[in-house]
Amino acid sequence: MNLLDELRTHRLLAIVRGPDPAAALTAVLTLAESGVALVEVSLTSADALDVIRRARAALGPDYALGAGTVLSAEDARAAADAGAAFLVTPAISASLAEGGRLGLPVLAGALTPTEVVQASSGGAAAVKLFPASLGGPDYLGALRDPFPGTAFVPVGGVDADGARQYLGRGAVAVGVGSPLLGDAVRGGDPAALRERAAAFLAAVRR
Ligand SMILES: O=C(O)C(=O)C[C@H](O)[C@H](O)COP(=O)(O)O
Repeated sequence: MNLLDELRTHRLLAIVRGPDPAAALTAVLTLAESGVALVEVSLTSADALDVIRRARAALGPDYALGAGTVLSAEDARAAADAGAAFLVTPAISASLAEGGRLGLPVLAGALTPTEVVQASSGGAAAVKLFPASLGGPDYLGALRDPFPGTAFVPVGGVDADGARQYLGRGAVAVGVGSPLLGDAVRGGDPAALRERAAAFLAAVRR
C-alpha cells in the first residue's frame, strides 16, 4: 500500500490500544464501518497480534490496517505475519529498517529536528510527530519551516479541535487514540464510538 497517499487522502489514523482483545477487535471493525480508512492496533494491546490477524480476516486484504508501537525487528516481522499493512513507531528504532526489508511502509516517530532527519533518511513513509502535545500546532509550524517537504502526522493528545489546527498548519494527517476510542477499548458502547468517529471525520474534512 502507499501509506503516504492514504494518509494524505483520509487525514485520520485511528490508534487502538487496549486491555481487552474482544473489545479491541470490535473497536477496529466499528471504526472501519464508520468510514475511518486507516487503523493501527498498538502492540502494547492485549493479544495485539491476534487482534490484527482477526481484523485482517474480517476486513479483507485491502483495508489499511497497521501495527503500532513496533519497536524491534522481531515485532515488525510478527506484525507483518499477522497481516499488518504498515508499521507505526513512537521512535526511530530497528523496526524502521526492518519495515524497509519487509516492504512495509513505516510511520516513524520523531520529536526533534535531528530525529525528523533520521526518520526521513531512514526511509520513513511519513514522520509521526510524537508526542505532539508537547509543542502543539505552533511547534509543528516551526518544524515545517526547515522541513517543508516532510509529511508530518501529529500524534498524542490530538482532539477534534487540535486535528483541525494541525491540519491547518500543514500536517498531512493526524493520529488519534484515546480522544476517539474512549471506553470502546474496554467494551464501551460501539454506537458512541460511531458518533465520535463521525465527529473526527468531520473535523479532518477539507
Ligand atoms: O502507540 C504508539 O506508539 C504511540 O506513540 C501512540 C500514543 O501512545 C497514543 O496512543 C496516542 O495518544 P492519544 O491520542 O492521546 O491517546
